[in-house]
Amino acid sequence: MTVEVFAPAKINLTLHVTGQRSDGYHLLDSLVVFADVGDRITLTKAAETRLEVSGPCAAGVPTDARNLVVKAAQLLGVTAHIHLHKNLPAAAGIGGGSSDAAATLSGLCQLYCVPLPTPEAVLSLGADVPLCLKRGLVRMEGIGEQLSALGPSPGMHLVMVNPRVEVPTPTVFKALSCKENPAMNWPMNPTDWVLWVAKQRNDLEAPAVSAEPVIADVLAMLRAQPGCQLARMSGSGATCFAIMEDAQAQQNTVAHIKTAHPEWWAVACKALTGDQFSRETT
Ligand SMILES: C[C@@](CO)(OP(=O)(O)O)[C@H](O)COP(=O)(O)OP(=O)(O)OC[C@H]1O[C@@H](n2ccc(N)nc2=O)[C@H](O)[C@@H]1O
Ligand SMILES: Nc1ncnc2c1ncn2[C@@H]1O[C@H](COP(=O)(O)OP(=O)(O)O)[C@@H](O)[C@H]1O
Repeated sequence: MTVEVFAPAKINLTLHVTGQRSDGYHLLDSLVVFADVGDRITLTKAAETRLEVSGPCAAGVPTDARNLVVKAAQLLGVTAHIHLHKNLPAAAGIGGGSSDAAATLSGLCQLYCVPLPTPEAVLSLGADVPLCLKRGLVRMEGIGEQLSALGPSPGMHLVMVNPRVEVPTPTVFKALSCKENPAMNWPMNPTDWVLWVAKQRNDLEAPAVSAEPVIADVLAMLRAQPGCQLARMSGSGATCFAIMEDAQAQQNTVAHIKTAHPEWWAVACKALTGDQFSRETT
């Protein structure tokens, strides 16, 4: 039997860093949605775990036990042939590895008819992995383990752009000068939520831009596009997203960026609203 799972990009619409624990992990307050673009994972029962990685963003992704999909299988104590098709750039602030791990956990639980590991065990794979088991609009607090489902995500015309520089998450957190910043300003305004999101922040944007100044170029280019309502970096970068007024502005922006910077990764996408997770194929 084979199970196919989709591992969507996660987008931190906001990312406030509100403190730091004694173990070094930072306390976050973040509003997250998932995109309809992502990696695809095929899982087949096997006596030993074997991983194959393909796809446009496969270069440099570990194919051994360092890969989070292998760690997910080890955590469950099962073995499988895993085919990972990488559409998302790695170390990009859109949770590629974390989303792959979450999708693999979900798919293997289905394949082997076993329950998900405890929340603590899931968190041991990475602070973002519990989040990536969710769908819809989610508020994330703590280091990533406190999750509040806020319902289906609002419809939005999104663009994601990555200038193809890898930004390691620890480097960006280390470069953050102020660790205690205000939390998000609740409640969210449901009637003008884009304006509300625009008034919040990503506290990791400034340290990421210092490490990789090209991120500022991405943001400037997105903000200059007709119909751009908001542009911000996701996670620890370098991927930036824009919320566009309509589908035409979204398509024009992607076309413009691909022409101006064919070396960048630029995609049009929308936020996933449903909770469709996996598909059994045989
Ligand atoms: C920043 C965020 C925001 O959603 O996204 P990405 O930029 O990675 O996509 C996440 O918190 C990333 O989660 P994840 O990438 O799973 O983190 P982990 O593997 O657990 O930790 C990697 C490193 O990031 C730092 N880290 C991570 C999470 C957190 N709340 N505080 C931290 O200080 C620590 O230096 C840690 O050693
Ligand atoms: N399935 C995976 N996909 C991408 N990177 C992975 C994966 N498993 C482990 N990694 C490692 O994790 C690092 C962070 O990747 P990723 O999770 O995509 O970034 P981010 O934490 O910025 O969201 C990569 O540099 C890579 O070495």
